[in-house]
Amino acid sequence: MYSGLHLVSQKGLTDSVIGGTLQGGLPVLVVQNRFARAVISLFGAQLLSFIPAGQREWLWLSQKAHLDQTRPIRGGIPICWPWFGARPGPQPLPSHGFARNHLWQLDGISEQIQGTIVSLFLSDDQVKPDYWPYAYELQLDIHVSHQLGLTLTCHNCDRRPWHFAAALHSYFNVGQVQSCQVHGLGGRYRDKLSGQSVIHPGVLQVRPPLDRIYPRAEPQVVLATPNRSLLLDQVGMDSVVVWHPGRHVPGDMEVSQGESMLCVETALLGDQGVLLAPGQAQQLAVTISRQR
Ligand SMILES: O=P(O)(O)OC[C@H]1O[C@H](O)[C@H](O)[C@@H](O)[C@@H]1O
Repeated sequence: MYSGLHLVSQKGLTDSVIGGTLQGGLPVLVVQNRFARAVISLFGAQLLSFIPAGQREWLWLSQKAHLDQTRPIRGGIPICWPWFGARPGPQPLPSHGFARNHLWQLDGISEQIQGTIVSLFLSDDQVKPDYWPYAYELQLDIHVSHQLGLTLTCHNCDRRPWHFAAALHSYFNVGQVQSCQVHGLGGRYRDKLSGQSVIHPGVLQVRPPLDRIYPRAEPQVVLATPNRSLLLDQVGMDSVVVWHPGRHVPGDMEVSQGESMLCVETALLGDQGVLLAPGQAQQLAVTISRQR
């Protein structure tokens, strides 16, 4: 586990969940059950670490990640909502929306035979930016078991319909990015680097830099590295995004550490977002399991 994730204060919440803070004050939940150990930041409802019993870390977290609640955390599984990427408009708006930049509330912990479910909650009662004048509720359920499950539920609590996009922006710890393959992406992608639509059937052999949206990806995608294969079993998505910045990394990433990272993101993007009617809810989910 990344060394920055040690608790400086802690309190037991249930048999398998401890609440505490990291150095710098980031509030986290540590789940330790017989299946796995997970660290969840309340800032962004962001899973930072997932280590199944007897295995190595599945997720990648930047050693330069900002863990002081001033900026999004580079690594783990950020929640992108209510838009993905940049949002054009008269004022600069946060990349990937505002859900990953705010403190969520703990809604509940459920201890089950098959693991622990931690539920986190964000709504317009807590966070209502002037650029998002709608009533909403978000719930993220994180299931810590021999596999990892994340379900994001978006509710429209407003009287007006609104459009949104969402992504579970997973950063995987892959050993060596050049040796990764991704299966199940479908034969076409939109290349965000060139702006072109490209037809490329077959398995993706990762060669950074790349920033691609695969709108015909299958619900089941496999990320294969020499040491393991992870199956991403997705529900409610319409795209998979694959991203690695190559050597031109953002300021909160090291080039050398970045060589062991690949983002494979479960996304619901629609054409210009997805319309959600008043009173309606929509879910986006991924279950990640090890195949070999
Ligand atoms: O730097 P961030 O705002 O976290 O975005 C990191 C990356 O996220 C996604 O993968 C997008 O497709 C990329 O275009 C973007 O660069």
